[in-house]
Amino acid sequence: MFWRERENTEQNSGVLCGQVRVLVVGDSGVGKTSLVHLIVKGIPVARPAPSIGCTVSVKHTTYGNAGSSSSSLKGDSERDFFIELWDVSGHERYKDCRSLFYSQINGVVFVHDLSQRRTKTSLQKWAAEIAATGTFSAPLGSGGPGGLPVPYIVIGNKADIAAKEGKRVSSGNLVDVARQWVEKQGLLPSSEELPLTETFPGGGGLIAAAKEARYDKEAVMKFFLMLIRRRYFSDEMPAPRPWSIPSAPRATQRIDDDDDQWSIPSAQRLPQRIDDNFIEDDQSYSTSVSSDPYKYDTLPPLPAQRNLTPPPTLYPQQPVSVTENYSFPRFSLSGSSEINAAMRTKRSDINV
Ligand SMILES: Nc1nc2c(ncn2[C@@H]2O[C@H](COP(=O)(O)OP(=O)(O)OP(=O)(O)O)[C@@H](O)[C@H]2O)c(=O)[nH]1
Repeated sequence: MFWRERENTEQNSGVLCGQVRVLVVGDSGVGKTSLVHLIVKGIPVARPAPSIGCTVSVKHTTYGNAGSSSSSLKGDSERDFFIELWDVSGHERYKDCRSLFYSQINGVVFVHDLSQRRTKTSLQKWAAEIAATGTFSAPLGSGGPGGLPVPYIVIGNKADIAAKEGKRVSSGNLVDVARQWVEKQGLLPSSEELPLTETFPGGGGLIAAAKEARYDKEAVMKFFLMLIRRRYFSDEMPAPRPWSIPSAPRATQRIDDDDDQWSIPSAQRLPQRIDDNFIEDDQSYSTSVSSDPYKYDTLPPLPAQRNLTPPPTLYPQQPVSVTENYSFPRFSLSGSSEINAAMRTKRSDINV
């Protein structure tokens, strides 16, 4: 209760800062750490060490307060926000305990490797695992893939390898990840002039594509700002749209033109927007989810999840409710023992 009151006070007085927590998940080696490094530091990392358990990085940004226009990022009223990026190791070794890190989540970045098809398919399991064992901040009224109740984006990585191997990648997405890879390699100077074509793996085709690309970090930032808006300025948000919305523009980072399953049907599209909508693609996702043993709320607690005390957090969080019957690492926003069911369905529970 203390933190709730404090946060409200801060918001009401229009001061200080806030924080959103974003999980970055996907199979081992897909490039999560590389991506996070690029987002936070703005420079490539040559040889990222495999993550151990989870690595938290923080990106600072600013955002206009509730009294300013919804998209205002500058001016007297801007406030500081910190985006926590929880880069969860995809290594099997940590499978049984990684749900320790699924706490108070505002959003999820799913990462897969375009050259390894199975890494995209397995995102379903990641989504279901997080939905079943995580706790959420500012949850949506209804769940996304696997029951995931917070906004998410999907990022396809290693387009350069996929292109070399002749794998089909949609042109728009290829452009984005091609550019991302160029940046990671340190080939993109601040002027944004692209380097010599021969330095880029795969030849001039990707260079040409990257030259015309939208800046993919822009899409990622839009996602983060949307999470901030949902958590701290929810009154500004348009009412969540039902799942049965028609098709909508894609996010630049979506890599979903392949004919596989990482998508949700039109009847289950995300209700929230990031200006241009972050929406899953046109193909069926739920068919495989419905037969998935990790289906939302059916996943039994793993041995390592029983009777655990909550993990430490970097920032003040809502008080944690741990009862004698505590068996899932889920935390209550309100301090009551009622957990996710209510939390996921009530906008009023948004912890702003
Ligand atoms: N060719 C290519 N290699 C990449 C790309 N992104 C990352 N890599 C390489 O892929 C390897 C794994 O990258 P990481 O960022 O450590 O992958 P991760 O998903 O964090 O892996 P875990 O920590 O095991 O979960 C590294 O050698 C990276 O340099 C990319 O876009 N293209």
